[in-house]
Amino acid sequence: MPQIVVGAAIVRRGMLLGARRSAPATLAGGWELPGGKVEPGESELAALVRECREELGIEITPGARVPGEWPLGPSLVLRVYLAEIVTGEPAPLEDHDELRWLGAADLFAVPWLPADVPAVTAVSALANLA
Ligand SMILES: Nc1nc2c([nH]c(=O)n2[C@H]2C[C@H](O)[C@@H](COP(=O)(O)OP(=O)(O)OP(=O)(O)O)O2)c(=O)[nH]1
Repeated sequence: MPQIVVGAAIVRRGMLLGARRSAPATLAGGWELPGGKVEPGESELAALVRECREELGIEITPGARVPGEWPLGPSLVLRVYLAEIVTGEPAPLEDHDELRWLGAADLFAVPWLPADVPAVTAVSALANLA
């Protein structure tokens, strides 16, 4: 069974939050959805909340699962949930060096990591991006 990585599709005022990875070197510069690996015994939603707190310094409420899942190599798989910010302003505290709010017109203006291209396409089908 592959390990699950959860990604948060944080949408505010019709814009999706993208985050540029700063590490490891093989992924640095690629854009992704904030998130990370679900820990043993942890639910996917709890992992999503924890990762957004650690990486961005925000509290989120998870919403609907975005249909689909995207393999990240042989042992990891990405699942994505919509999310709304409850408190805080996202900052690149950990794992990222830049954040950007992306609307429908510039959704693919950043170099997403490969698995995120179909994932973000699925997000755009579900969320009402401006
Ligand atoms: N969080 C996240 N990771 C992604 C996305 N797309 C993608 O290919 N990945 C990859 C990058 C990493 O190899 C892996 C996630 O691992 P991570 O390093 O963010 O997870 P973590 O914070 O739990 O890390 P660690 O403590 O195990 O190092 O999935 C995405 O949209 N969000």
